[in-house]
Amino acid sequence: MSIYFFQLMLFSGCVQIFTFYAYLVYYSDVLTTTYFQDLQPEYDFIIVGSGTAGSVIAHRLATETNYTFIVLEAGSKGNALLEAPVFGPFFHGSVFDWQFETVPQKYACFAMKDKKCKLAQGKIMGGSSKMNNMIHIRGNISHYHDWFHGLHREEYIKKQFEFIENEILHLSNVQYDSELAEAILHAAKELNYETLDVSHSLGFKKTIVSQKNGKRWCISDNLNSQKVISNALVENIIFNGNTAKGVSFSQSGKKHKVYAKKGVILSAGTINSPKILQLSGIGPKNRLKSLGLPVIKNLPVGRNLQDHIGSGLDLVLFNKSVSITANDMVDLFHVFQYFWNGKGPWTTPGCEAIGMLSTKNLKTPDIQFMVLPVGLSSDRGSLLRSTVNIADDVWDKYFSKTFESYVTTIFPVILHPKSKGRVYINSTDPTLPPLINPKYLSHKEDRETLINGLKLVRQFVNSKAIKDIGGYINPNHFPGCDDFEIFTDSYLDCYIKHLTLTSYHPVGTCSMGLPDSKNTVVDTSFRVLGVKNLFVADASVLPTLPSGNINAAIAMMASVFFDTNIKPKRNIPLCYKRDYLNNYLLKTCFVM
Ligand SMILES: Cc1cc2nc3c(=O)[nH]c(=O)nc-3n(C[C@H](O)[C@H](O)[C@H](O)COP(=O)(O)OP(=O)(O)OC[C@H]3O[C@@H](n4cnc5c(N)ncnc54)[C@H](O)[C@@H]3O)c2cc1C
Repeated sequence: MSIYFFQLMLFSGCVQIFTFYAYLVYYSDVLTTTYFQDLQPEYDFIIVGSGTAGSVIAHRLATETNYTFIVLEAGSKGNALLEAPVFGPFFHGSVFDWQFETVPQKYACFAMKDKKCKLAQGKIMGGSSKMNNMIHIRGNISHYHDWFHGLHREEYIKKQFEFIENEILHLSNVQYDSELAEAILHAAKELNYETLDVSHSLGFKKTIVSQKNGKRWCISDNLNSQKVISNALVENIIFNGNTAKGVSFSQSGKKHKVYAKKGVILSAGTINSPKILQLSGIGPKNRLKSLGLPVIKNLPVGRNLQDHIGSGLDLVLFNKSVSITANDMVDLFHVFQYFWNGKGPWTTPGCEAIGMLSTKNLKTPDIQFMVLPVGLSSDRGSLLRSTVNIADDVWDKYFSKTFESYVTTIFPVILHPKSKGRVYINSTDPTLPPLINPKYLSHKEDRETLINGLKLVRQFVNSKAIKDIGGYINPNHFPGCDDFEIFTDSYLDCYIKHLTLTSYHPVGTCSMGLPDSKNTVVDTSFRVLGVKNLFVADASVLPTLPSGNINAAIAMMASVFFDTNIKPKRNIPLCYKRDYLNNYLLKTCFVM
């Protein structure tokens, strides 16, 4: 029996144990919520979704106002063990994932079963932040200024980030040193890249992560869990005329209604917020009518779907171990190290360094590199293969051929894609997922950018710093691209259409904008056009993608939402939560 088969058995065992434990946590929460919970018939505000955005709003409501509110969350509550960063990938396909997938793609995802890419999104208290890679990046602030069409100045947006970073999140460096990350930074220097600074122009740096003592830290960790009703699937919004009055939701097979005096805030994410709006009669009128739904407001809900797309899994091989490997995860010493002092491989965010690059020699980036210590084949097929939906023959002909090397990934991502897709309901059954057609790589310019991004990867691999530690490009032809000479433009065009990978950053389906623009669903105050007391504040309102991972930008937007609609009197709280002297001695905090 080969060592690889033994490893497959070992890793598969770990996946099974996690799955069993996840079910245990999930069902104990379902039992608790069925019999013990305190739900009032009416609140000032109802927040739908406890992810990044919903948690910022709930936290600020709780700490800065006397308003009553409730958060309705379709997923269950998690627990501390699930917070170990190493378990992030285990969430994919589990009971804590919505398990979305795209419709078959015309220009992308050819290496996946039925040409469908998976699009994991968190279904748990904390939403996608409970399964994300914890990478914290502000992105380029001038873009955010444009989203508000001049309503907020850059200085104000910068202050929002400072508030989130200092008061709501815990940020830290990655908790272990890897030879790979160091070598990438040396390679970057060799190729004349600067260290990436806060302005996020071009450059490289080690990853900053949202962790506290090596444990995952999410904004929802600030919340009083009593304020979150879990396992509550919001089905639609209750209207009186064109005023939102509350929501209907189902929980453990029972239907409930709950009302909001001041507003319903949708923070259900890029796929579910448009779904709830459409089920409630807000969306493209022809689609709603074809499903027999009454039209409350004809709006382009579901359009403008964008995502950060990349490629290059398992493209960079080494002839020795240069970072953590899947074996490190099952080493008992590392388990002990994590629980003892929050250090070591169990703290891995899965991305050790990031870089911002321009394929057009400009000063602003169009490609982000994420440097991953592993590849798809690192776990021998026990988990990652199915989370990406890789077709069996592709696994056999490509990924399983690299077991003898140490596999890593320099993942180039298109920062500002031109390809735009849609999210539409296809049924009035709220338990069914909507159709997701992101039209990945349908715009020629995106394909060119990604091809050039892969050429930059090769440039890095050919640097002295990477060569010195035994790095080389995977020499195997990708299945389906055998007719092309390796690394030519036509080969790379074929390669990216096959191995298309999301960074799980969908945005844009309830886009913010000026009222007469063709994609606008909410105005620059987050109000759904043409209806009262209904707001959307989450990733779906982002009209374009930021230059970097999106969690920080979403938190910033949610904080701006709060300032604009709930606490318009002042922009940033005068008294911060961790301003202990002021809070406990002087008590000068203003409370609404
Ligand atoms: C695998 C993965 C890795 C990522 N890595 C990073 C990273 O390293 N850095 C980064 O910056 N970003 C990352 N992201 C992206 C980032 O985490 C998300 O974009 C962000 O969390 C989205 O916030 P949100 O509030 O819009 O939605 P979510 O956080 O997804 O929250 C939506 C919430 O609403 C709930 N909900 C949905 N429908 C209903 C309903 N009908 N009724 C009640 N509740 C409902 C959901 O269960 C969920 O809890 C990653 C995302 C994923 C999935």
